[in-house]
Amino acid sequence: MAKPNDRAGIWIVDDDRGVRFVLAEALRDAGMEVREFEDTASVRKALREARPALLITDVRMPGESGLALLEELHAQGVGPVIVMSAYTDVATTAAAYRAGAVDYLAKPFDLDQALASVQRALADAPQAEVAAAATPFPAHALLGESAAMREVFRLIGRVAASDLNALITGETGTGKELVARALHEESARRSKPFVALNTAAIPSELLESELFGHEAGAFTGATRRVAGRFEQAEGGTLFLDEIGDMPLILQTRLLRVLAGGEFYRVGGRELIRCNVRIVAATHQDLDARVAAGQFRADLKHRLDVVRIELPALRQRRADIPLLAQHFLANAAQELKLPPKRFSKAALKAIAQRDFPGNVRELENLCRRLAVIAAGAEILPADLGKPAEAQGGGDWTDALRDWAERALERNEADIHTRAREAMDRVLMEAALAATDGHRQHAAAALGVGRNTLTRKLGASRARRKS
Ligand SMILES: Nc1ncnc2c1ncn2[C@@H]1O[C@H](COP(=O)(O)OP(=O)(O)OP(=O)(O)O)[C@@H](O)[C@H]1O
Repeated sequence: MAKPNDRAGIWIVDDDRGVRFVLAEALRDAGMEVREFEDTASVRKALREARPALLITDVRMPGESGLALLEELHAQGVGPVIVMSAYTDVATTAAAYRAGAVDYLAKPFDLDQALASVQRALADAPQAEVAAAATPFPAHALLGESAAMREVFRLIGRVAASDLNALITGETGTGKELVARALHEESARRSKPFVALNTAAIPSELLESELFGHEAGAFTGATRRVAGRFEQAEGGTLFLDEIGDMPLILQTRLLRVLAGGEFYRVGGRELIRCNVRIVAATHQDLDARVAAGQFRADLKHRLDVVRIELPALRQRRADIPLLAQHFLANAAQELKLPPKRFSKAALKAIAQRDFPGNVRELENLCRRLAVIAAGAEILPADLGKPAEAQGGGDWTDALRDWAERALERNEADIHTRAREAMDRVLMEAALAATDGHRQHAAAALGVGRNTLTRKLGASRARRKS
């Protein structure tokens, strides 16, 4: 068993005697020398005479917080430090990493894993895996305990304060919007608005006025002046989702605003200065779109100053149990249903699934289970087949999600818009697959050529009107 190379050994700081004792015993059993402290004041005293090979500290303790101590030790080059806390929210975790922690142990932790983390920290190796903690979290907390997500938390902590534009990439449903929110919440702009806009969800001819607002009379139906998202986000953060789908003409307009920091409302003459941090997101390969001439390279450079890549959920399975339990508990609470829990086997089975729709798909599954599972304990049999095995189930999940959101917001023409979107997606996919050959595309879809032409025409006309 590896021994710390420093005679002063490992220092544990926690006001909870039980935690100190259990952890210290486990480390001593592993042949390590351990000293225990119940507050940071006694650590400071001891620091006058010795230095730890590794310090493990709690965050919230009576008196000074563990993070304050951590920052100071980090500044003095004392380390490494592992932080342990029952608070695994992004704010605390990001703060810990920002202050220089090498790892973060979510309480209650598994002793073997704590030990592994200690050994890794001593060997100066990458992140350790941490046990699942089924603590309650706020509904919109960004959760994760996989090494990949902790890296994301650390990045958020590091770049939030920088005020640089950021680009978040990742498959659909991986949590890009939540990361954008966390960046905002962790930044100096947190008291100002966070405004989100999904550029793909808005017809291109409306996007300009959506972004920059318009004056009364700017176009038919514009009866009064309306502020755009840039104005709404003044001083804060503007989240532009699906930036890869932004039409080229608007990319040019956006680039000008980002370069000059000012814009005109549609139909307006007054130059408006803006101070907005842009966080953009895309599920597409933006470099490929630049190469294909569909995305402006100069705009990409402006947005892609800091990049946060969110791995697909199947690439960070360690997060699945924590997320599943969180979503199940939240759904029960929200829908006022009796609480349910996963059996060990069910949790294991879920963690093995692929989730093409990522966290959103897992969330939907948990909501369904909260409603339909018969007993208080969810068993593997309750899970049903994975969406991908049902053939096409994953896009109906996405559709359901979209419909739920549209209904929640009381949006108009939901059915028409969904049908149009479906027609458009099918037609575009078929045309792309047949190099734009309408007859072949129609045949591939199993519709007549006239139907295809009519739908294409109708869809274009509606998008223009
Ligand atoms: N790490 C996470 N912790 C808790 N909830 C999460 C996490 N990641 C995603 N979610 C939840 O999953 C759902 C999808 O997340 P979000 O909308 O942020 O994804 P997205 O990547 O922006 O998706 P899209 O590309 O489709 O816009 C949301 O309900 C969000 O609250």
